[in-house]
Amino acid sequence: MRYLVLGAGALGGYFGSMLIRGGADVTFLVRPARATQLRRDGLIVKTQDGDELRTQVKVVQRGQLDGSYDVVLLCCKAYDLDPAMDAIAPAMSSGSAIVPLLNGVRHIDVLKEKFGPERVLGGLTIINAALMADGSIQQSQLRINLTAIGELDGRLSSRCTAIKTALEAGGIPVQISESILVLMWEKFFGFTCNAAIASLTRSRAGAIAQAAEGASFVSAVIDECTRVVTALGHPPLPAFNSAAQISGLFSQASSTYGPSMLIDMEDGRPTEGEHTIGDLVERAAQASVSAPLLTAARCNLQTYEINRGGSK
Ligand SMILES: NC(=O)C1=CN([C@@H]2O[C@H](COP(=O)(O)OP(=O)(O)OC[C@H]3O[C@@H](n4cnc5c(N)ncnc54)[C@H](OP(=O)(O)O)[C@@H]3O)[C@@H](O)[C@H]2O)C=CC1
Ligand SMILES: CC(C)(CO)C(=O)C(=O)O
Repeated sequence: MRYLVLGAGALGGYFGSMLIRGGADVTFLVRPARATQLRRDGLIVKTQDGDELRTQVKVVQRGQLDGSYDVVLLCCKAYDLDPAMDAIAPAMSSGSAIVPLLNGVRHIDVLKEKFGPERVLGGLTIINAALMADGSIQQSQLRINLTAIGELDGRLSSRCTAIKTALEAGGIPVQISESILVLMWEKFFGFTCNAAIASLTRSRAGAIAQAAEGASFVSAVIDECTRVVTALGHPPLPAFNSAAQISGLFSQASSTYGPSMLIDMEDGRPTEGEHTIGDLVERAAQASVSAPLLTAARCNLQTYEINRGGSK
């Protein structure tokens, strides 16, 4: 199978590198600066086990695609989704499958509309990696490594099995889920809680744990998000115990944990606020469910974008 990875950032670089390690045929579709860097330095991935992989990779830029690909791993941030879809369009044949690994859920409808539902799989991952200033990809020590893919209609398919086999050959364990959208909503719930807590306080977990009102604020955000997703028909699954895990994350005084939304703000980058918290606020409004804390978090992210000038 031919794999095209859109974006050689944290997620694309990590997944692409592991696919290559497992023997897959992988090409990266990247923008000019990243293409230059990859051709010069190779793709460098530092894993949480202390391994450093340096791989010479095949790189193409928009407009240079050499035909269609069987699988497109979509690994851009949500605010880059529209140009990313335009860039991968020439790679799509009737048999191509897109595996999006973005946080949130809104992109699934956008991709189905653009490419047709039969070409879109569901997907999620928790690997916690970051693209460093020198172009290398560093996986953090947060050892919650979980990746799941699945057909949106829940059927078991040979293409999901083939993708799982290819990723596992490179060392990424993959679950094939018959209810991938349920899992995506579970992750969306956790992501939104973490992002709202950390972005409203502009703080890492340790400072929130030390604040006198920290625990009650964390609990209020979790309660509101639980109420909203439940009203929308996607209640948190008891088996995941997400609420307790989120409380635990923000209860350790020495923790340096911060979700990607906070780290993007600390670094002055754009955020995925509208795609995630904004999306949940809009869905809550459509269902007439009140969401004051999420609305405050959304407003906070919107003013952050205004203050940073709105450029990338
Ligand atoms: N990092 C993580 O551990 C996890 C991330 N996620 C989600 O995965 C998604 C990707 O995150 P992450 O990998 O961290 O983000 P990064 O910013 O590290 O990487 C995104 C990459 O996409 C590239 N890109 C964007 N648009 C295009 C385009 N049109 N053509 C080519 N390349 C493009 C960017 O290129 P350029 O360098 O040119 O800007 C960038 O390198 C997000 O939705 C995130 O929330 C989910 C789970 C875990
Ligand atoms: C690690 C996790 C699940 C929650 O923080 C995440 O996806 C993120 O921060 O982007």
